[in-house]
Amino acid sequence: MNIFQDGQPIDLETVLANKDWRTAFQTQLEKQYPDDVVVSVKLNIPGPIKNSPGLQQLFQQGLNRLRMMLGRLHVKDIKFFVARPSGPETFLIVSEDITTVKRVAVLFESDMLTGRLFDVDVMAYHNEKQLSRQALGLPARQCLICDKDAKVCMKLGAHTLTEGYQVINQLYKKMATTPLRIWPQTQAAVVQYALSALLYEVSVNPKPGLVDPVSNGAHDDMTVFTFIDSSLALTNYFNQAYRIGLDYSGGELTSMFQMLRKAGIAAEKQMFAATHGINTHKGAIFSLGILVTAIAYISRQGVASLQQLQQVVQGMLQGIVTQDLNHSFGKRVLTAGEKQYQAYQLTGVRGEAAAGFPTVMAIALPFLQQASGTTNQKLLDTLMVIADNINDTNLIKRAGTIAIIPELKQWISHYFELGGSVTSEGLSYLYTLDEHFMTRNLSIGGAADNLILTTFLAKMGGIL
Ligand SMILES: CC(C)(COP(=O)(O)OP(=O)(O)OC[C@H]1O[C@@H](n2cnc3c(N)ncnc32)[C@H](O[C@H]2O[C@H](COP(=O)(O)OP(=O)(O)OP(=O)(O)O)[C@@H](O)[C@H]2O)[C@@H]1O)[C@@H](O)C(=O)NCCC(=O)NCCS
Ligand SMILES: Nc1ncnc2[nH]cnc12
Repeated sequence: MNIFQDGQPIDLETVLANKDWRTAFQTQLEKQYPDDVVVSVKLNIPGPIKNSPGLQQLFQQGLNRLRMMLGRLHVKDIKFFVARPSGPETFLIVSEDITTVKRVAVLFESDMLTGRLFDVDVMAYHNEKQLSRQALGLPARQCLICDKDAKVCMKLGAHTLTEGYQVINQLYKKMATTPLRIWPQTQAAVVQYALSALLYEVSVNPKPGLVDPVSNGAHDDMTVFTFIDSSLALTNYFNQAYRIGLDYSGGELTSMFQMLRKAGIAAEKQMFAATHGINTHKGAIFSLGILVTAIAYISRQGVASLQQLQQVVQGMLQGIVTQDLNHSFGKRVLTAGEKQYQAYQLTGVRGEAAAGFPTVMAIALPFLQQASGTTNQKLLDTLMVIADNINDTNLIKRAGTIAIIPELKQWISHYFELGGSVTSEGLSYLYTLDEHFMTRNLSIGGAADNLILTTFLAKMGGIL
């Protein structure tokens, strides 16, 4: 992977002219927003190539990470200049005191990866000078290659450009495998990410057997519009789910889940009202509601790892399999999940949740983080990876037998042998699979729900 590919070299004159432009633009922004902080974000790349498709992708990922770290700080305005020959640049206007913003800049620049590839300047109208690394309590910028003072290496011409490019490509590759972290966000942002996840999932196409804008799959009672109505009807529920997590003061996390469950049952009614009785998001109300509540709860302590988030989810769902499924033996009318527990001891979505959504955390998110292609292509491949790794009770119900699982795995392995969604063969195979699913009335609604969770966390982690 060479992120400098297709980049056009520029001369020193262009670099210097851009410096003048940036200074003038920053001054203009400081005057336009005298009571706010101006944050300038750009890449710190040696050599004549300052922009390329790969460098823009690197920049976007770093910018997303910085925006997640800014979290609850109010970003009033953003000015994007991603295609400038001198390199992608962005200016954020943050309505916060400069010291608080500085702290985030220090955190971002101290990070092993982003700190060496990015240059973040923090300034304000009432502060004459930009905050230097020294003023930020940071050591001098390290050389990309030998960890010494970068200015000294540049003066001595200590390294070749090829060495520099090799290190930057390695750092970029490493960025794609750094475990995602959950930075505290505002309630509005978290709810927005939850709704986006629902809408992204239904928009991805062509999904085998599932509803998307191109095909209703094996669901003759649903269309993409049913899912849009259903998603928006859940806005209130996700706000409630967030508040339950944020305000919870009890001890046992299972009680926090019981509070959510009451809201979830009401949300199912709102879903059915919006869809005229069709079950679009029953599983997602359960799974995504749990994640929103857990994130609100854990964000009270600041930034969290996926492992810490999983522990909260496990705490919330402790005992649900026994309570819900073991006790289902006395029930007259059983749901798909309950039937399959009794027949095959499959625990379905309850089992996934009680384990802290391991397929999402340990398989789908890392896969998505390093996937290539457009958002649609990345999410299609991620859906198929998920389908390959869960027991989808929705699929088993529709197939009428658990024997469908090994059959599905064969189809998925063939899909990836064809190269997945980024090849025309892989994509046309998906259309064939959709036809096949429709003929046999098959659907992977459980995999779709896990894709919703994956998309939501990818948004929260700034990787999508
Ligand atoms: C815990 C509940 C989800 C209980 O539901 P159930 O007892 O039915 O449990 P499951 O069958 O195990 O799962 C239900 C839905 O969860 C999704 N799912 C399935 N497997 C997995 C998995 N391994 N990981 C994650 N998620 C999974 C799936 O939901 C999606 O598919 C549904 C749409 O497909 P469709 O075939 O159209 O479904 P139907 O309309 O039922 O069939 P047709 O009539 O069309 O033929 C849709 O739900 C998607 O989300 C499974 O269907 C939870 O609902 C619960 O606790 N309910 C009790 C009331 C409550 O407490 N609610 C509030 C919870 S916060
Ligand atoms: N796109 C979709 N089609 C059918 N069932 C689903 N459950 C969740 N998303 C779905």
